[in-house]
Amino acid sequence: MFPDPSKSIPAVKICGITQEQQARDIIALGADALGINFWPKSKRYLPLEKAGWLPRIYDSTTLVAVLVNADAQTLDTLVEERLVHILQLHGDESPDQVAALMDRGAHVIKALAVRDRDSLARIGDYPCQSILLDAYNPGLYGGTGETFPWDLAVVAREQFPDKRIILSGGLTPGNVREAVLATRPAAVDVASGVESSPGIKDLAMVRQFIQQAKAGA
Ligand SMILES: O=C(O)c1ccccc1N[C@@H]1O[C@H](COP(=O)(O)O)[C@@H](O)[C@H]1O
Repeated sequence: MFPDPSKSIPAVKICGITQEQQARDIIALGADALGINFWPKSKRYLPLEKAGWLPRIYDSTTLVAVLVNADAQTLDTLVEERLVHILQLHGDESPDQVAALMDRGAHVIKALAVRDRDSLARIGDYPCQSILLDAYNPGLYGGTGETFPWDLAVVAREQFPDKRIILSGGLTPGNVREAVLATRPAAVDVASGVESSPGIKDLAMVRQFIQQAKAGA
C-alpha cells in the first residue's frame, strides 16, 4: 500500500466500499487501498456474509478491514481466512491487543482520534508501524467528515519518525492537496468526502481526490 516515502507522494485509501463493481472502478482510478467497514453501526457497514466478493479482487489491491472493538469471531475470520490484507482498528483496542494480532501475522493500522498534542503521546504505545490520525468526536469512532488541526499531524511525524502517519478526517477533493503539502503523510484516507450517499462513492470525486492527493509539490 505504501509507496517510496522519498517521493513524498502519499498512498490513497478510499474507505467504506460496499460493492464489488465500485471496488473495481476505484482500483482502476488508481487507489492504492480500499477500506471495507465491518463495524455494524457504520453507515458503510458491509456484513461478512455479503463480503464474498473480496477474494475476487484480493490480488488487485490492498484490502483494509475497518473495525471498532471487533469481537473475536470477526477477527478470527478476517485473520484466518485472509479476506483482507490489513486490519484498521478504530476502537479502544489496547497496545497488547494490537501486539497479539501482529503475533498472529496480521498487519495492523491503529487509528487514533486527535484532539490536542496530548492525544499524540499514545502513538508511541502501539507496536504497529502504521498510525492513522482521525478527528476526535466523542461517542463517534470515525467516518464523520470532520477535520482536526493538521499541524498536529506534523508534530506526530516529527515526534515519531519511525511510524507511518496516515492522515484522515474530513478530507475532500478540495482540501486533500493542501493537507498533503502541509503534513506529508505516508497515506491519506477518505470515506465521507467522496460519497454520493453513505457507502456509495461518486467516481468523479474519487478520481479528483486521487489526482489532487498525488499531484506532488
Ligand atoms: O466510515 C465510517 O463509517 C467509520 C466508522 C467507524 C470508524 C471509522 C470509519 N471510517 C474511517 O474514518 C476515517 C475518516 O472518515 P471521513 O473521511 O472523515 O468520513 C477514515 O479513516 C475512514 O476509514
